[in-house]
Amino acid sequence: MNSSLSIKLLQCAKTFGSGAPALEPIDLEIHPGETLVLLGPSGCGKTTTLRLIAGLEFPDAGGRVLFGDDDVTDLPIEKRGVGMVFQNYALFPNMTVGENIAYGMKIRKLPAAERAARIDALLDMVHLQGLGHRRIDQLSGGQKQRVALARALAVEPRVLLLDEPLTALDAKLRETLRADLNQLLRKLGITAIYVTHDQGEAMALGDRVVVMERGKIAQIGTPQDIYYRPASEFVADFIGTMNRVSGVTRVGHLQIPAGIVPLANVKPDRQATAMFRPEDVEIVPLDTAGAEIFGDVMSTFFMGDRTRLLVDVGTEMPVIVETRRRGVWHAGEHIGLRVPEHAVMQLPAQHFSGETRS
Ligand SMILES: Nc1ncnc2c1ncn2[C@@H]1O[C@H](COP(=O)(O)OP(=O)(O)OP(=O)(O)O)[C@@H](O)[C@H]1O
Repeated sequence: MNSSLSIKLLQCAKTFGSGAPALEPIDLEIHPGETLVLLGPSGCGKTTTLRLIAGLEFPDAGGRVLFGDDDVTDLPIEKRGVGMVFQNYALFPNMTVGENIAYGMKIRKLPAAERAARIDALLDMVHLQGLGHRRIDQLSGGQKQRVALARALAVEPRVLLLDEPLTALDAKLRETLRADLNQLLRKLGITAIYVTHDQGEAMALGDRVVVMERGKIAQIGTPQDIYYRPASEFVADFIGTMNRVSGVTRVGHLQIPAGIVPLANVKPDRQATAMFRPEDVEIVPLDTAGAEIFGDVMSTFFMGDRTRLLVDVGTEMPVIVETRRRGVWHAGEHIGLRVPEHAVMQLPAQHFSGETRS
């Protein structure tokens, strides 16, 4: 595989027709060999960003796209050396698996022997050994996506672009393919950009994740950064489930109607909101000193590997608790909770609407 490439978008905006810009001017650097995931709700500009990198769209005047030191802003897709994988496979249905994979190599006039050798290696790589002669319509969805991946890699692209490649597959298959893809991307060390609206996929595959919101970058960071240190309410809400409880600050904690939540470095006697993840809330016996919040179970959902509880703690919204303990809890039961200090977040004040005042 080619040595890895860095990609830069400099002040890249995109406006379609006379409407509002689909993408505000963004700066984005993708490091050589990393998998960067573009994540966000429908219409936030993920695909547009990917298409700007591919050369399927061109930025508004002033925007520039760099591949390494090369300015590729005006180059069309076929001159950029990119491989693409789409949600709907985009395979040639009347050709065999092998012919599909060979297509780009044929256009590049690679000798037949080399093509055949490379097809075999690629089929191995995507775990489709021996299926080179199958017709596309004789394949499952997962197998089709493996062919699409092999076809994209066949021409040894400098960068791999993937647009929701797993979205059309059922949950189980998606997980298998996600694991294989993860392994493959690490092994190849190719620079890859991956678009998805699925946060689980983003977390699992991305070295870094870009969360997008209405044509802008809301946050860039490692999956851990995004999950544990969301930069805004939007990011906190989009990734996973977040509890919010409001109350009055005391030294070292937040006083809420049914107890306290640890909150370091706050000035006392102010209204504030603390946030924490459901899986960080501990259920503790009522009769020990450990309980810091007291609440009434409103409902429980057994989810197999964990149980989710909605607990009324006297705040506007119930607290959501997720536990892997094997207990059984009942609606109406009075329970004790505790949130460890390290799990409690406060958003940076400038991003925070409403609750925090100084
Ligand atoms: N060719 C086009 N002409 C006009 N508007 C477009 C075009 N392509 C995208 N848009 C608009 O630009 C905005 C961003 O679209 P984009 O496809 O990048 O979003 P997305 O985040 O990939 O969404 P999705 O997950 O639904 O694919 C949307 O409002 C969309 O309607």
